[in-house]
Amino acid sequence: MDPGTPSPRIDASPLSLLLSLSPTAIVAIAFVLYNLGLIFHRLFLHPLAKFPGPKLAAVTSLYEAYYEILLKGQYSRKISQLHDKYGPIIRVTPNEIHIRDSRFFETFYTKTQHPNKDGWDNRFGSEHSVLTTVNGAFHKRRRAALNPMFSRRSILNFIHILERHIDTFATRINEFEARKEPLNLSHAFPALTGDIIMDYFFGFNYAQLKNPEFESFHEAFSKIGATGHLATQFPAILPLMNAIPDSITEWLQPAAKPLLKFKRDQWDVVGRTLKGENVKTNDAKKTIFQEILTSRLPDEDKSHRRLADEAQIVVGGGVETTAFTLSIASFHIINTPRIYERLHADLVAAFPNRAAPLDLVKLESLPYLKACIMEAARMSYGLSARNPRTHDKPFTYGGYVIPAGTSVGMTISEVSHDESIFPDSRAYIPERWLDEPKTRDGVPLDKFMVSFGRGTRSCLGINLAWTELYLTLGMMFRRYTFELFEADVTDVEMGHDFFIPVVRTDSKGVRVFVTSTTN
Ligand code: HEM
Repeated sequence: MDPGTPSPRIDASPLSLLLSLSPTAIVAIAFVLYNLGLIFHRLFLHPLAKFPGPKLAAVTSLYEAYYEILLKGQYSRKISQLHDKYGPIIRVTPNEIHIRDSRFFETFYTKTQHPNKDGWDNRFGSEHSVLTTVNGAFHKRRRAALNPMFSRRSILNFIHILERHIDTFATRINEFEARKEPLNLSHAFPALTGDIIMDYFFGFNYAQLKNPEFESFHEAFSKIGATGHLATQFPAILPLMNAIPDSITEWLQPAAKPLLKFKRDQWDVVGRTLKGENVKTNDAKKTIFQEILTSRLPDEDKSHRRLADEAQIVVGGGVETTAFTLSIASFHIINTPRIYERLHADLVAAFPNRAAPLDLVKLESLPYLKACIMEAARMSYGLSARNPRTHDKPFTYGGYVIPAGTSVGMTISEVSHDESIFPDSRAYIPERWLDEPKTRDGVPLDKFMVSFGRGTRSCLGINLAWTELYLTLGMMFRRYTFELFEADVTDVEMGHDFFIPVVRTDSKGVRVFVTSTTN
């Protein structure tokens, strides 16, 4: 080059550099910068930045996704370990706090406030049911409409139908005894609770208890429970799945069949009822469905969509929870001769005639039966998921001010396994509930029986659940002896948190041989 010629000027300004890049490279750089900014914000500037917990959980919800989706419902277990490490209050996702403190449970799930509940709408793909309603005020009015139907009096009006189902169950037990075949209780219980809840909600049932294999919603609930974790991370997934024709979903996941049939049926039943048709075939005075329709709820809360969602979630809530509690109680009572003998002796004393109908009030007066149920309920948790609330004002816990609008959760199983309250908490010990027991520091033990939740959103079905538990266990342990067949404790312990606790996926269920008692 001629030394006199000035060298070409290289314009190295950032803008010109950027303009020289391909569009793909620009998008990639923008993506990286955005995420670096997000990470920086979540770690240092976010209102939850100062809360303890693993940095990865603070930075991305993929941390949660790893435990929930890839490891199949293991985040609640991991959260417990994180509490061991970081203390009672931790940040478990970028925007969520978790507290482990049994003594704070009742204060947190208060009876006087109606906080929002974020997240379950995405998990279930619906915010229309009472369980998944986000807004606290909407929830209050929807729950008020259902309340009368779940009262003790309503359950007593319905008890003759319940007793008929228990009789059908006894007939099925006799069949298995006559054939000397093992009866699968883990299959029979959801069929029983499924028939009951269908009668209670709609006024008819699918006779699942009479089905030779106890075909019920159980398999579907256990197999597709994991979908909720996917939907939590990717909320678009459920609307997408709903758009797929049922025939394809059934081909991909045959276990979903009964649930899809139920969804179609109840959509149809809701539609027919809205048109004024009578779908009720049983002799119940009223169904939950009629209760909602005649309530003072605004019309938008009586839409086809909302009612269908309500039905689906109430049925979901009523089937697996009670059935799992029944499985836990049955397994441990059968597996522990001391418990069986004591319970059976109490039942014989109360009902000397083996074939006589079992009176609910008398069953309720038996302290040991009640203790057996309390212990099973404690170990069944109702829900294994963390249960979030969002307050519109800041509140203080353990020296931390939790900003308004933060989703904060606690988990029932953490209370059930608090060793300072329930020593040897993995063991089934009904005796711990006898004689008005207290904790070491003098608090009544039943304050810590939180399996039905607490506060304004606690279980609506508690009266129905207790009645089912009394009648079913009373009948079984008054009239029969059982022998476990190839079952062990892992058939009734949570293997996966799929919102509800689900046992290890290769469990064959609690199977038993049955013999009628002679006394
Ligand atoms: C052993 C049996 C049961 C257990 C342990 C149980 C547990 C629970 C728990 C922990 C909640 C609280 C959710 C929250 O705090 O957000 C709940 C809510 C609910 N449960 Fe149950 N449940 C049982 C049986 C039933 C039955 C038989 C029904 C009946 C149909 C039912 C219907 C409901 C409904 C509708 C809700 C939502 C209440 C609301 O959001 O206001 N449950 N249940």
